[in-house]
Amino acid sequence: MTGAAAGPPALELRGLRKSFGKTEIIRGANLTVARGERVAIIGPNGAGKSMLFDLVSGRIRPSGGEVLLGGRRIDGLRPCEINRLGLARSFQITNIFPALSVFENLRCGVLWHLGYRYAFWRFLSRLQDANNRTEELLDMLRLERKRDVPAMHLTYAEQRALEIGIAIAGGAEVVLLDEPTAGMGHGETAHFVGLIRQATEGKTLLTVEHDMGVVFGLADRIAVLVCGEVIAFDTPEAVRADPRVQEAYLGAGMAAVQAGENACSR
Ligand SMILES: Nc1ncnc2c1ncn2[C@@H]1O[C@H](COP(=O)(O)OP(=O)(O)OP(=O)(O)O)[C@@H](O)[C@H]1O
Repeated sequence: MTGAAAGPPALELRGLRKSFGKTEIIRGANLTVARGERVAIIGPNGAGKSMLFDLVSGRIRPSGGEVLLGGRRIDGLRPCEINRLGLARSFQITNIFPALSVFENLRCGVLWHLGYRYAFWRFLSRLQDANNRTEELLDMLRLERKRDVPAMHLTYAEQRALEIGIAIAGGAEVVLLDEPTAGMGHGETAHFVGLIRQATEGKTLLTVEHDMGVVFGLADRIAVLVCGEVIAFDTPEAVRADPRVQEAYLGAGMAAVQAGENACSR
């Protein structure tokens, strides 16, 4: 990670809120992520981690507060607008076209982001650029040998790699990955963490993750979300030692979750 890079932070949440009726899910979340930083968001079940990604990526509109991407307000924009401004989110498999080859899937991602959907003459003249970028992605994702295989015939881990490739195909600077290693075996997970590191080199990465091995292997800093608030944001070592975090996981909150109660209702 680059540390204190010049310019505005890659991503900033300022007092972000989301309510459904009287139920407040995100309760004034603050977070400042530096350029090139890798951040893992952890927290008990139901803390609002996925909701936070929904708010940042524009899938759900915030009820209050601000989201800034590279210093620019993006809250209230549509997901495709946010995407064009440089934020990509991977949606566990759903972006993949099963019958298309790995190469074609990635090239769709590249072309979409290059904006060649409607300008056919421009499309033809720049197709070679897109092909070159797609070959680079195949290499980076270690999927060269699966180049012409329909996506539906990939293993689960390969599909997840392809999904990340589609997300980063347009060269987004900020990448959100929601539980990237969910459903993988131990060996696959270790391999996949290396792949994520390589594929997102130089980018700003936010992951929601339950696997603490992945969190500690990947993150420069960890944000701990409890009941819609960021209660700690620090290095893995500092977070591990933070009594508030231990309480959130092991204390009354977690006990309530395990008992099937909503630990966040007030
Ligand atoms: N559309 C919605 N309307 C109302 N409540 C919602 C909606 N979506 C999610 N919630 C609630 O918001 C809370 C946070 O959900 P979210 O999925 O973000 O938690 P999470 O931290 O990602 O949990 P997990 O670790 O279990 O995936 C939950 O109590 C959930 O029931």
